[in-house]
Amino acid sequence: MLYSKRLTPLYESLASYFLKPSRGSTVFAKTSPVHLISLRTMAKSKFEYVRNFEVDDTCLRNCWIVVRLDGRNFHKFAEQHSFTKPNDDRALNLMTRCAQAVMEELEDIVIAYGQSDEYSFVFQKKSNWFKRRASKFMTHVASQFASSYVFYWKDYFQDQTLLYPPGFDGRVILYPSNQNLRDYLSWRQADCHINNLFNTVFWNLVQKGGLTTSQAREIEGRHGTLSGDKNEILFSEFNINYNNEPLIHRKGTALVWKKIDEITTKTIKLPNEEKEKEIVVTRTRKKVTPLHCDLIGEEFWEEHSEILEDDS
Ligand SMILES: Nc1nc2c(ncn2[C@@H]2O[C@H](COP(=O)(O)OP(=O)(O)OP(=O)(O)O)[C@@H](O)[C@H]2O)c(=O)[nH]1
Ligand SMILES: [Mg+2]
Ligand SMILES: [Mg+2]
Repeated sequence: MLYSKRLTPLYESLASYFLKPSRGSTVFAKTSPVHLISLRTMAKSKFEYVRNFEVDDTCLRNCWIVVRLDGRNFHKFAEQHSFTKPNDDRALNLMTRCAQAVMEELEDIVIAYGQSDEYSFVFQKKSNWFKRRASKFMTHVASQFASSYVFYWKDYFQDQTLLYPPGFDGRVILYPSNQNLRDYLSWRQADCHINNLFNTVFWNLVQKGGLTTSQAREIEGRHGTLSGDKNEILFSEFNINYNNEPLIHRKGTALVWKKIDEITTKTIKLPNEEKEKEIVVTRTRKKVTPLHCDLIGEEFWEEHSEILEDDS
């Protein structure tokens, strides 16, 4: 009794757990002071060492934190869910809807960029969200994105049921300078361009040219990686000017915060007037907005100078 009065809530709950009669036995039923002391010691010193196995994964200060997600085995996922080739706008727009949810739900994301089955999220250099712990950033982004993918699926794929739960891998990359961050985004956008050009040629050769996939692969291989040659095939064989292909496919999608004016009406009653009156109220708020534009040149960064503003 003397000891139990001094128990903290944690030890009380531990004590009640250990001291509960189990399956009719009353081994610990007698609350002796010795038992309580040893419980307290056990919880404090015997088990607590496991906490030291947790490693410090704090992201270096003053660096941009980028989290990139990528769909797991989406080659198979796209086949099984009959994605159109080479691009399925339902899938691309669903990815963007999920990225929008991530930006709205989580803190400090200044820009996101997506293409194919991947999305990159850039957190402010000075973010102190979850004390900059890499695992928190990565897991929150991945889980929010994956649950959104399932949640919003039916809004984009009305005629196609989701056959199994998709997964996304994640990684965290730190970039110390604005130039590094710009180069990272340029790299992802260049990847989008190269893949899209290749896929556009490939699927035109198959779908319109009537070639088998191995014949199409052979022709693509013959022309190597030169964009000019691929543009030429598209133009001479299929009368397609690659530059007129949809921007979303050629450039991917950047998500940025944009200020918008929201106009609503409000009913008010002025003290000196009898009747209520409707007035128009304009509220400025920030909204996540998709853009399909070039990120490699200067123009985007000049137009959205607030993104890289803080380089101290
Ligand atoms: N048909 C079609 N397929 C797509 C589309 N977007 C992505 N994909 C598929 O998703 C794949 C994504 O490539 P990766 O991320 O490199 O490969 P993965 O199969 O997801 O494999 P891991 O990422 O390594 O797990 C592409 O190769 C396509 O097969 C689309 O709009 N249409
Ligand atoms: Mg993938
Ligand atoms: Mg990918």
